[in-house]
Amino acid sequence: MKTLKVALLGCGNVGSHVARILLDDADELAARTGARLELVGIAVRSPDAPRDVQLPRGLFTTDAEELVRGADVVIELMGGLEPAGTLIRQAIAGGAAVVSGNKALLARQLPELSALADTAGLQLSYEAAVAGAIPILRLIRDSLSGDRVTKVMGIVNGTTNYILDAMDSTGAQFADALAEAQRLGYAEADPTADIEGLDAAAKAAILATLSFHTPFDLGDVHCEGITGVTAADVAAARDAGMVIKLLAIAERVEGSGGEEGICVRVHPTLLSRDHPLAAVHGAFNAVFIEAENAGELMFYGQGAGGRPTASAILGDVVSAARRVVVGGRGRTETTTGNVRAVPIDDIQTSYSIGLEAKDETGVLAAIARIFTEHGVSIEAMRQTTHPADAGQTDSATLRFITHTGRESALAATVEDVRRLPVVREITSVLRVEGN
Ligand SMILES: NC(=O)c1ccc[n+]([C@@H]2O[C@H](COP(=O)([O-])OP(=O)(O)OC[C@H]3O[C@@H](n4cnc5c(N)ncnc54)[C@H](O)[C@@H]3O)[C@@H](O)[C@H]2O)c1
Ligand SMILES: N[C@@H](CCO)C(=O)O
Ligand code: NA
Repeated sequence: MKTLKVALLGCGNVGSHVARILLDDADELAARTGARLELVGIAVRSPDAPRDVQLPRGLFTTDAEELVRGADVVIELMGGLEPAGTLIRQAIAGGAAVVSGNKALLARQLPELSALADTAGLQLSYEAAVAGAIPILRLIRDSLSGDRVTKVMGIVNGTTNYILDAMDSTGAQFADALAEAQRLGYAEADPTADIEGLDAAAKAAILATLSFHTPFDLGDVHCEGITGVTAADVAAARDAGMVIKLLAIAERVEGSGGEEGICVRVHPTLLSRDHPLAAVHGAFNAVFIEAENAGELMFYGQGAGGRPTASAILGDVVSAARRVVVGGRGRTETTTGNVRAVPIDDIQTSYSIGLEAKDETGVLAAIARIFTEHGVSIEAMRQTTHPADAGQTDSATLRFITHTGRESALAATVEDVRRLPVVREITSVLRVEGN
């Protein structure tokens, strides 16, 4: 049986499990691949660093470039833009198939790296980069290649779902829930990428690129994270029978000139507790897809963590290695759709607006007038009145849910309501999906 040389770059949360599986399941992987997958080395910063997974010391090296030379398959699990990007280019130049989970890099350089791999006839695979263990990219690229996707909507960041779920179910504090997500290996090396929505935005760009056959990068994604979501927002959502989730959404929309485009966005979103995505707890991910002929599809599974992510990596490794065994070119990406990215201002959505106002005659009328001026229709309104604090008149907490309207009109409504002298503070503005 043929032997293929596999080089692993990085041995952290994911890489350590990939190495363990390559070593422990070598015979089974060989049977499935038709070749033995020999782990020839693991590039790390510190070979002697303590690791949860015990691996032979002799496999470790600090010379990643040397390791890449001569490899048949290179698995990049270092993360970050550099040296990961350069090493992937060197791997392709050296004739290796590449498997990576590095969404931060791919969301910026996917078209260029795909073109390099295509030109060389090599496979570049990155199933682990989006929704961890869920085989979502394979599904979009292969199973839906004869259909037309109209919308993709999902929970694609485990860390933020873990935090929002803990705040909702146990009343946990944001910082404590984040620390636990880091301890469990869900968070990025710098968790800012998770909580500011950038990790989900990178995944949204990759999902949009494959779903709409057009290159989208991070700069095309409207991105809001969860750092502004307060315990009060979570409690108010709960009172209203709703839940807050960080959603990544890419959909076909009509642009301001009437032409079709794609809006890609990530933001905290209010969902009814009856919505299937509301039942996605902990670090789990789920992705909804709407396609013209298939209709609605939904996929659920572990989106983060070393072992689940390693499963997606190994799937890509076996698939790439099989192609090396049977021969033939790597898969070519189709990026021929050529639809443009449209700004979030052009989407149709609905808002939930929370505010504190004076509790006096005419307040509601003044607010309703502004909604009318912008052509925004109110679907529901709820008022809670608080007794006067020392030195303050009575105040009222108001929460409006609008009917669907154009984002630009909804945002302008919020700004004009904010300027009303009777409005003390806009406490939250959240988009609502699926109502
Ligand atoms: N952890 C997850 O749940 C998860 C899920 C999907 C995708 N990913 C992606 O997989 C990749 C790895 O994630 P992780 O959680 O295992 O990260 P990690 O920080 O735990 O591990 C990174 C490893 O790379 C090594 N490394 C980094 N820079 C290096 C350099 N310059 N030279 C040599 N070694 C270097 C580190 O020593 C470490 O062993 C990232 O791109 C991440 O976004 C992670
Ligand atoms: N930090 C990412 C890892 C999986 O890509 C998350 O929390 O989802
Ligand atoms: Na995946």
